Amino acid sequence: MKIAILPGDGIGPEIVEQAVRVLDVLDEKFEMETAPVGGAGYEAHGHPLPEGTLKLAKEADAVLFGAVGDWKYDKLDRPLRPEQAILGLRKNLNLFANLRPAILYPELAGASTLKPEVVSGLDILIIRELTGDIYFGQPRGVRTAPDGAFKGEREGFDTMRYAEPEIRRIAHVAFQAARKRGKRLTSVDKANVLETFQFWKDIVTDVHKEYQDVALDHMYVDNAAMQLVRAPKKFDVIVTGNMFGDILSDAAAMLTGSIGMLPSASLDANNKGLYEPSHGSAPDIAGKGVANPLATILSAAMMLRFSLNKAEQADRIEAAVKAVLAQGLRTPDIYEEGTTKVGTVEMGDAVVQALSRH
Ligand SMILES: NC(=O)c1ccc[n+]([C@@H]2O[C@H](COP(=O)([O-])OP(=O)(O)OC[C@H]3O[C@@H](n4cnc5c(N)ncnc54)[C@H](O)[C@@H]3O)[C@@H](O)[C@H]2O)c1
Ligand SMILES: CC(C)[C@H](C(=O)O)[C@@H](O)C(=O)O
Ligand SMILES: [Mg+2]
Repeated sequence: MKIAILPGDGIGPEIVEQAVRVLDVLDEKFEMETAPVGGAGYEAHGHPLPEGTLKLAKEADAVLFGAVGDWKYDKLDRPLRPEQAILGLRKNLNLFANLRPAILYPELAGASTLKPEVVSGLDILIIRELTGDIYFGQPRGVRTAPDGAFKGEREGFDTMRYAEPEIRRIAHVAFQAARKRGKRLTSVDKANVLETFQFWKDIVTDVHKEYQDVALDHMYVDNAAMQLVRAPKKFDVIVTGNMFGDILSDAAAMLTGSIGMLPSASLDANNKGLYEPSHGSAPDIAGKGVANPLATILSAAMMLRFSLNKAEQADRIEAAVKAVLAQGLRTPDIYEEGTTKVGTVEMGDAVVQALSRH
């Protein structure tokens, strides 16, 4: 089985290195090939998603991705910016279903900025549509306003759109995931204002007819953001569009103690996937050896479960992460008094050692 390793920028290489070490000790015969992506792709080949990198991602059985982006590339033309690499991979590989599980490990109850009783026992799954919405809608750009109150002035514009099959396929993924868990699905929209999301709500309601064993409710995105910090445990599975999912999943990350704890899987219709932490390249801490590698290590576990058919190995990695947290080891983002502060590599070491015991 072949895994494409795309470390990217900032903390990407530091955290991916630890996840690769974890995969290496599993005693499986994975073929791993590394390629540059994001700013690193731009530096090496003049493009954030070099042809060779895309080819490797396409032919591999799964992709392990770090993060892309750095402020120094923010002035480049948009097609050359590092973020286009991850957007291009999602689109080219048809990775329309993004699963972001927000789980609070009991040991981290005190690391969250929310009260322990609000978050303890948290286990929710955010399913974000990943290849449509305002992220990819055309037309977009900056132009002279053709009409309206600001006619003749410069304006920026994007297009929000969702086709019926796009909504149907992500709804099916969400209902099926809910069926395997608590059988409750919340569809998050902005149907009170946006045509696109009234349409979304109508289609999700229609798909629900095939999943009568799952309880469906609808919630506006502003309320969902509030409920996520007020009573997050009331959710089971959330399904939403690309942009709302981006925002809500970062909010949900803090329920788990840190964004450094939130893994993700981006899947196509056949469970081929790209696996990455939900966070970015964290340029503010890059190169300091303090980034939390656990979201990436847990993403590697999701890769084993969803794309490589190695559920037992995934369980082993998750058990090893739990063991390391129980030992009291913490990177600075999840550190609290009474625990032991470690860096990225020591955290990787600890997971590798725990694996040999599990
Ligand atoms: N999928 C991706 O590759 C991805 C995702 C999000 C942001 N980005 C890019 O990353 C760059 C930085 O964006 P940002 O600062 O808004 O978001 P970010 O997620 O990179 O960082 C936000 C904050 O969280 C902290 N953080 C993130 N990951 C951490 C980890 N593993 N351990 C400890 N702390 C961690 C950072 O230090 C920072 O303070 C931008 O160029 C952005 O476009 C890329
Ligand atoms: C880097 C950016 C394009 C990306 C997104 O907006 O999808 C990131 O924020 C994420 O959550 O994966
Ligand atoms: Mg994001």
